[in-house]
Amino acid sequence: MSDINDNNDPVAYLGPEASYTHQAALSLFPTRPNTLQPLPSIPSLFTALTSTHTTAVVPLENSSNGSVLPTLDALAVLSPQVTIVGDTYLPVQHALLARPLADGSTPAVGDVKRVYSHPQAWGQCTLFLEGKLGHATRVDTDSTSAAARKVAEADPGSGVAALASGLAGAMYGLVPVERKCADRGDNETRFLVLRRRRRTGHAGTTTTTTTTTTAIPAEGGATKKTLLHFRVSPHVPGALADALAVFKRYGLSLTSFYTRPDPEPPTRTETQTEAERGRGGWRYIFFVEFEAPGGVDIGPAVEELRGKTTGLRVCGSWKRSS
Ligand SMILES: O=C(O)C(=O)Cc1ccccc1
Repeated sequence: MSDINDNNDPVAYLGPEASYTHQAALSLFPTRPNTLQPLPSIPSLFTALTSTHTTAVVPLENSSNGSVLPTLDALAVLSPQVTIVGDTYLPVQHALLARPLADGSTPAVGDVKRVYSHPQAWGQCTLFLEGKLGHATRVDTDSTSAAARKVAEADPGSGVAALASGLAGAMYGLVPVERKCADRGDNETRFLVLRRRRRTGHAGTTTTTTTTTTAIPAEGGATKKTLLHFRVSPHVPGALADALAVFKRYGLSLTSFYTRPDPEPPTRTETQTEAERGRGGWRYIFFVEFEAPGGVDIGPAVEELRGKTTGLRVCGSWKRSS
């Protein structure tokens, strides 16, 4: 991981301590746990990347519950300022955690009235939540460890619990009411390492290094992953299909495709009536991830793709970790 670990700047992660993101950050930066700094939410990590921090670790997607939407939505807007330099996968097994009762015993599942967790965890524990916690109110928190910390602040016997890791339970003095709450035993989450893009230019004219053409070094060896996003005109039949055909033509393996509502308003050149706006006339932004063998220059494929879109940005290109 020398390409992501090339300086000693603090690394921000979604905290507080003992979040899954913290565990991912520890596996990515094992030699310098003291430089890891918790921040309270995914948006705050992106804000930090544009101001106080050069490096951050964020969750991107989960094997059973899909994309972490705040991460994609931030990348849609901030890709000119931040770039992906690495990724990692972490097995995720949620436990239901509560404070021990006054006599030291563990509360029963049936006594839990309110459960805290990150929204991603709800979607990873559907069977457990429906089967055993249907009676409980769910309350969203900014991370799973924030949920554990909240429960630690509540009175014992107050009927509150958190869905979080066993590690978070140990850190915040909680006991497992139930140990394995995820729908799947092979549940895992993927995290990105993000870095602020270097600035170029002179005083007063400083810009981030985003170019209209793509200069991605074609290093030999390890397979490279690339994540980019683009927009196409909704009025041109086949525009999206033509864009995706570029990958096939260049022999590049598409590994994922995500669609999000476009955060930017339509450009003036786009013909869009008021009626369209109110009836599903919004726009989409398409995220595509693909792999290329080491040594292959993806620049020509990206430039051809750019020509078939109304705007494209490369979010990052990095060596595959596994
Ligand atoms: O890092 C955490 O603890 C989070 O809350 C994000 C998350 C939520 C569920 C699974 C993996 C990461």
